[in-house]
Amino acid sequence: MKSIKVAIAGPRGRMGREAVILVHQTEHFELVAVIDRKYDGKDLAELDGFSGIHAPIYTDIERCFQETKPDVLIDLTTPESGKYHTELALQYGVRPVVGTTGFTEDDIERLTKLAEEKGLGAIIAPNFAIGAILMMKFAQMAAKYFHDVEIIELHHDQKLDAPSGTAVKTAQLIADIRPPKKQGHPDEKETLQGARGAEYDGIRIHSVRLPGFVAHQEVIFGGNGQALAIRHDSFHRGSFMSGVKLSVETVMKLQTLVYGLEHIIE
Ligand SMILES: NC(=O)C1=CN([C@@H]2O[C@H](COP(=O)(O)OP(=O)(O)OC[C@H]3O[C@@H](n4cnc5c(N)ncnc54)[C@H](OP(=O)(O)O)[C@@H]3O)[C@@H](O)[C@H]2O)C=CC1
Ligand SMILES: O=C(O)C1=N[C@H](C(=O)O)C[C@H](O)C1
Repeated sequence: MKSIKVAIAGPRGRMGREAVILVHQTEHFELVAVIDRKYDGKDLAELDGFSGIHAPIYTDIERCFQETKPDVLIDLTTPESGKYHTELALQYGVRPVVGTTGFTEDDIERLTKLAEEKGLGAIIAPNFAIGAILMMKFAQMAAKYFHDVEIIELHHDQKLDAPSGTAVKTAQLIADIRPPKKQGHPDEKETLQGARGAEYDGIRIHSVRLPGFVAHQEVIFGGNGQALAIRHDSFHRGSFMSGVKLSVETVMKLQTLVYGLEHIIE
């Protein structure tokens, strides 16, 4: 099998480090470059924790694309950088696999159009863990029968975006099949602002940020005399890597942008 040339943005991050090791260890992937905010011109192997993993470091992503011509960009950075990198990747004919969260519906729409114009595959995956995809799918199934639902997502306290991309995606999947519904008492009032959480199409989302946590979510349905809770826990970031690998392989066969791994897992 011809190897897929991969560049990774955010290699020193919690996810980026795992992705570097995954790409390095996968026989049919080749790590051709990394995009970092520092260390321009150095070899990745010179940095702590990357001994023996050689790849040129670029701070300028356009120069990186011009000089190393990757097939795929894996982006694991921040919402602002992630959007900028994804757009540039498509402009340069590089297929983006985006784990970075914090993209709005408008962002997804704009990038979908751009991918279509360029005839390029792209994947934006709010969650790469198979268990999280199943949690979202099961929640969507349950919403057909239980129309009252709230989402609690729990993450480490270094997370920049709230609510999580997974929580937003879960709410979108539920809203796709649930009739519109205003939940709770029609006259309810918050005596402390934010007490009822964020709202997506009538679905309340509560974001917990605590040290010690990685990535967790519970979708709670309430019905007549019963409740159903669907929970997923990522205890470490290895949980996301099989989804990253599948996305890099799959994006090479796509001509459009796919938002959510539920569209590509069988
Ligand atoms: N889809 C999924 O399954 C998952 C998605 N995520 C998402 O992935 C993203 C990264 O998460 P995480 O690894 O925990 O975050 P970290 O903060 O640990 O890592 C982000 C890294 O991106 C770097 N960075 C920021 N801007 C740029 C830029 N312009 N160019 C190059 N590098 C840049 C940062 O560099 P510096 O240190 O210099 O600031 C940092 O090293 C988040 O959006 C998170 O929500 C996380 C887990 C799973
Ligand atoms: O920042 C994280 O850690 C995670 N971010 C993603 C999200 O926002 O849903 C995926 C996972 O929950 C971990």
